[in-house]
Amino acid sequence: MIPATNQRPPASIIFIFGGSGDLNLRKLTPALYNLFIDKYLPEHFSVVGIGRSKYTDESFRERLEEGVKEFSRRKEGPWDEFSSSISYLQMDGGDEAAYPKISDYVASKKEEWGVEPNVLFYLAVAPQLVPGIATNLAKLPLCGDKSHVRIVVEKPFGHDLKTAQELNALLRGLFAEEQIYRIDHYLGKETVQNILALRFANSLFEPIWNRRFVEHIQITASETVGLEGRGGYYEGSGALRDMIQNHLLQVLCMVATEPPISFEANEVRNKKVDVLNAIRRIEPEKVNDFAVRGQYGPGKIKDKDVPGYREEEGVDPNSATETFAAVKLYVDNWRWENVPFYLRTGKSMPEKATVITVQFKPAPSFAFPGEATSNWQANRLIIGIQPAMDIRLRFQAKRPGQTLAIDPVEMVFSYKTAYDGQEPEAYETLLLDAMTGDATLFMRADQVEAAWKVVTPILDAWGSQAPDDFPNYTPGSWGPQAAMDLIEKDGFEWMTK
Ligand SMILES: NC(=O)C1=CN([C@@H]2O[C@H](COP(=O)(O)OP(=O)(O)OC[C@H]3O[C@@H](n4cnc5c(N)ncnc54)[C@H](OP(=O)(O)O)[C@@H]3O)[C@@H](O)[C@H]2O)C=CC1
Ligand SMILES: O=C1O[C@H](COP(=O)(O)O)[C@@H](O)[C@H](O)[C@H]1O
Repeated sequence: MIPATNQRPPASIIFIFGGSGDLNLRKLTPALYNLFIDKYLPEHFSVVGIGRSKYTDESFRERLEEGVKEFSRRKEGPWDEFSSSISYLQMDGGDEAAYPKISDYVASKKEEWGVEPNVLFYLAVAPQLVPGIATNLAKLPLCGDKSHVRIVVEKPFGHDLKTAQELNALLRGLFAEEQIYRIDHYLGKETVQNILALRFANSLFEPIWNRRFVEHIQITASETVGLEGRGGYYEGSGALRDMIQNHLLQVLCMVATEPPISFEANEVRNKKVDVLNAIRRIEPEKVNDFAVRGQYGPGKIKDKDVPGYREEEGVDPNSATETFAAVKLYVDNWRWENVPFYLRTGKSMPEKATVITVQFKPAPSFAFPGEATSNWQANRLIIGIQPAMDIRLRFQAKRPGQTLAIDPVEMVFSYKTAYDGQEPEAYETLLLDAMTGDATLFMRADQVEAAWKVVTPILDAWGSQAPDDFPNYTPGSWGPQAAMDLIEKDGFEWMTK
């Protein structure tokens, strides 16, 4: 988390494996650029993009400048000054013999700067390249320096529990746990971090944040986009792995965690892993009662033709990969016993919205008529994660007039009106944390594995039984009917508002 004072990390070198790739273009370089503008980067810093493609330092910077112009939250600014610290190293991550170039570079910077720099290796490459690159890096003597060298590993972290365990075992054999930064970009979002502030910096909500007052909780992450050219990756993943196993379970942890006694990384992560471990295991024969999958067919969103998932590039024409998933979970602990948590995510949906809804129980109906105290649109805290960044408290009020009528009304906190609308992007926060050595917002090995355990029964059931109704939702809809049934049979309905 960005420190309260504008404290800069120490001298740093960031090696980005996958420097020529999409993630660096869209997210990492724009994030570093904004950190530079906001004066969060240290006096001595250097960014080295690594890849097999041929670039000179100059042509690499030009390519990244195009990315900044297209994707950065700030397009104008001191690009030349910033980019003079960027260079390119052409090498194959599988070529062990090339790695001394990295050590030589670090040694040269140490000499030039006169200080021992922190070194961050950011692995923005396909997951199958991670073991080889990590193994080659670990052979460099400099990587034994736990206090200065860290490695950032992108998602997906494993394909299932077994492969995640294998990757953890490999990485932990090569690096100390405190050197490994497993990224989940949702944890870097301002609005996600703010969940802890909302809950624990106020005395208002915490007393009612439990099974006695909360009826149920929903977490929706809907996207209007389809695959955006990522068919090759997504086809082997699906919505459950792509969004629920990581991002939405992490958000659930933020909503459900017990108060940490400090914001020290391991304390926060201990509390969050407790939540994951408390999630009730879904029995294999009951998966259909707790989980729904969907896949979009062809259709239109806002008059624009949308090809069906199976028509996208890199997708099997008979694909069983889900582009929508909804699950119902219970957190079996003292605070949350029998409070259902409904999570859903999907591509090609009507709106881009990541929203948490905490629905409180209705008021008893002694004084007002039952319909006024029912929960229709009230007793609700709505936490907008994106694109609306706001918190809305919905409650009942008396409509002015001589008749007794009750309406749901809202109190709103909006980032846009309360602040300057210049919130940092998730990758800004996460890169700065990794440079500073603050792992609070990164996943520890046990968290990743605990999250895989939650989804394993669903993955097993879906993997062993091909869906017979795919495609089962049209673009621009809220997913298959079964997703509505999942929640409506409990007497509730999905909400994003
Ligand atoms: N793109 C995004 O928005 C997001 C991506 N991610 C994750 O980030 C990672 C990278 O994704 P993305 O940038 O989209 O992928 P790309 O396919 O765009 O980039 C892959 C990068 O890997 C490099 N590369 C491939 N093989 C080698 C090799 N043998 N040695 C060195 N470099 C190599 C490529 O460079 P070259 O061909 O020059 O060698 C290229 O720079 C993935 O794990 C993805 O899941 C996560 C969240 C969002
Ligand atoms: O990790 C991923 O997240 C994006 C959605 O991220 P957001 O910050 O825009 O909500 C998703 O599109 C992608 O499929 C997934 O891999």
